[in-house]
Amino acid sequence: MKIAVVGTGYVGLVTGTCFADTGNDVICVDIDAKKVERMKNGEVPIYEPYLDTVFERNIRQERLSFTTDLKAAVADAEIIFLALPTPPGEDGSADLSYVLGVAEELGHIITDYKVIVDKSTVPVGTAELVRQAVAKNAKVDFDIVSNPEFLREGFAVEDFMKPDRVVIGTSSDRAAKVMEDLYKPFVRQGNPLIIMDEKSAELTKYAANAFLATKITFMNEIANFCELVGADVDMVRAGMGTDTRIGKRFLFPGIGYGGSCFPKDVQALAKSGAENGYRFEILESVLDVNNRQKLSLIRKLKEYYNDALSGKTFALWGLAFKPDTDDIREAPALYMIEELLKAGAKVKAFDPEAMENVKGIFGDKIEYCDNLYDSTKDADALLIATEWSVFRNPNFTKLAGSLKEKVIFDGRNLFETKKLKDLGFHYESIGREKVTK
Ligand SMILES: NC(=O)c1ccc[n+]([C@@H]2O[C@H](COP(=O)([O-])OP(=O)(O)OC[C@H]3O[C@@H](n4cnc5c(N)ncnc54)[C@H](O)[C@@H]3O)[C@@H](O)[C@H]2O)c1
Ligand SMILES: O=c1ccn([C@@H]2O[C@H](COP(=O)(O)OP(=O)(O)O[C@H]3O[C@H](CO)[C@@H](O)[C@H](O)[C@H]3O)[C@@H](O)[C@H]2O)c(=O)[nH]1
Repeated sequence: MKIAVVGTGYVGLVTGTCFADTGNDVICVDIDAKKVERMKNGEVPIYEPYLDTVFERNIRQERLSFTTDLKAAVADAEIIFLALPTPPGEDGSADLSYVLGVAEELGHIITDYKVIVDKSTVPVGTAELVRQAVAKNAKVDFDIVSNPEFLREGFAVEDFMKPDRVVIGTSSDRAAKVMEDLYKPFVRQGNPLIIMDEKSAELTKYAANAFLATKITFMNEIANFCELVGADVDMVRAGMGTDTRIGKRFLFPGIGYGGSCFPKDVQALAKSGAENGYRFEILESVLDVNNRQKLSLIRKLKEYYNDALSGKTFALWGLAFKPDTDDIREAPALYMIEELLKAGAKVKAFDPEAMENVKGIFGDKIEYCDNLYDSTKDADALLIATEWSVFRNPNFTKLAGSLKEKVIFDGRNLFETKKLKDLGFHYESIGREKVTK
């Protein structure tokens, strides 16, 4: 099949590359000329495990190409994917200007039947708005499909290649057949391709993300309560997660969920509810609790130092919102840095992939270190914000030797409390015993 993908971010680039890898001819379009130039030169512009191998293979075999020219890209395409940003507007609702802007352009330039697929996360009713935007100028037939994407950053290629399910929202049998053919190689392991109406497909995406964000937030509250009553959240998690109705995944407490999806999608669903006369009280609480949780480690730090953070230096391990990505959108670490700087502290940061992106925000207000122990050298304490594998088994002797004092505040529960007690550290984590020296 011939496919055009508009928008080559985390979703568009992975979508285009993976469709090329199942034999389709894919052309990816982006308005960012520099990014397109880099991709034409064989460079993957984001960090996503395994993407480079699949990307390189499909460029070499001439199934994957890049352009800034939307008209040329869609000319031969049977299917056009929209993988455009839907960032939060000022009031928290999803900003549809990118999606509707391109839809309007498509109306002007399509010259034969196209299946136009919305892969961006959009509120209920957007498929109809996209249909109207294309129809304004289109002189040919087209169908609109809502095909929300469920990939996680850090596992994007794996999630795309082996999805738990594929959701297709369309009222057109013709478009449904095209989408079924396209996705056949991806659902061959028996995972379902579920066809439904456009609105249900759009809401499925928000419902899934809001549910997962709620699950995490619930565990963060249980963790906070564990700290008050002396229970251990890791034990509670293990005890709960073995109930198959609850499940083991997404029960890890921490310093709040971040990323480009959960924060904006929970907000957008709450807003969409309000616009339709429904108050999502549960989501309002999730938003409040998560905002507080992002600074839980800083509150512990302030308590330990009696609010006197001014003039202190803190090492910070992890800047990305989660491991295995360079994405820092809504990363808890950014909120922590802001608080530390506000309190007059210095920050020495290390992250395996995300430091360049953070430089774009904080510039030289913080120090960027080449490795784990450069960041802890002469720091008063270590803070951990992301669970990169490389942080899990550090050389504790080296760590103790480089820090001014053996103090760790861990937002991701990376270490066993008993081990840190035996090593003589002051160690605070989330929902577990506070280890004091
Ligand atoms: N990031 C994820 O893990 C993820 C997962 C599932 C769904 N989603 C959803 O997918 C959508 C895209 O997210 P993303 O993270 O890939 O975004 P992104 O910001 O990484 O990428 C968007 C791309 O679109 C390009 N673009 C903007 N306007 C354009 C235009 N007019 N023409 C062509 N290209 C244009 C940008 O230059 C950028 O390269 C969002 O709705 C998001 O909520 C994201
Ligand atoms: O048990 C957990 C699991 C996750 N998180 C946090 O939750 C956030 C999101 O993590 P994750 O879901 O792994 O990453 P994303 O790449 O943001 O993926 C989510 O958002 C995407 C965009 O919509 C969806 O496609 C995915 O299905 C959905 O998992 C991160 O800050 C994690 O640290 C926790 O705190 N505890």
